[in-house]
Amino acid sequence: MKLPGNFFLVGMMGAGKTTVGRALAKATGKQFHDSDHEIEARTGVRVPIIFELEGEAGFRAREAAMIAELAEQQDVVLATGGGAVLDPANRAVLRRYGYVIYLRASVDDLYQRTAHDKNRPLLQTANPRERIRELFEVRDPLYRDVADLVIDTSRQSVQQLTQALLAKLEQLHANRQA
Ligand SMILES: Nc1ncnc2c1ncn2[C@@H]1O[C@H](COP(=O)(O)OP(=O)(O)O)[C@@H](O)[C@H]1O
Ligand SMILES: O=C(O)C1=C[C@@H](OP(=O)(O)O)[C@@H](O)[C@H](O)C1
Ligand SMILES: [Mg+2]
Repeated sequence: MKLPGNFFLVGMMGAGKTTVGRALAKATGKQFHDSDHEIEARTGVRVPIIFELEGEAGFRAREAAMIAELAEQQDVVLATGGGAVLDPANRAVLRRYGYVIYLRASVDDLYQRTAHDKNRPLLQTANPRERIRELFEVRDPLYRDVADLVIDTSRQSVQQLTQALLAKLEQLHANRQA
């Protein structure tokens, strides 16, 4: 079945939004976008440099503009950045233009998946695990609030998650039609 509409992925850093988003786009024949990658392509610099030069507020402004632009397109899968849901305007845009999928993961999994990555400025601290825990506490309710679907990513491969998501999205679509 051809699934119509846009799919937006939200969740913490390391939840798998970029990886699963790309696989889901391939499986559904939709175009894939990642708001971080698009910001990097347009500015010509990596996300940590934007944080350094413009602060988190500068990055958030770019992120909001990018999400507003990409979410309005048709038949896309969009992987957002982990902090996108902090802005109520982003949450409204995501809700309005597509199905929102929350990829959920435990703090331990998130830590393991991001531990060796220098490209996430918010985790370049003395205790990144504690930082993830704090961010999770604030953001988990926001992800839940905006999401049409919540899927637990622990002990599931990217391929398994993609298949599970396809089944859930077909069901969600069928229910909305009924
Ligand atoms: N379900 C999964 N199981 C194991 N590793 C995963 C899973 N999903 C993603 N990863 C790995 O975790 C890391 C972070 O994934 P990424 O897609 O960049 O997350 P996000 O975009 O949500 O921050 C990558 O190395 C990716 O290969
Ligand atoms: O959680 C966050 O605030 C951020 C997550 C990152 O994206 P990923 O969630 O894809 O790692 C990126 O947007 C930036 O480093 C800020
Ligand atoms: Mg990502």
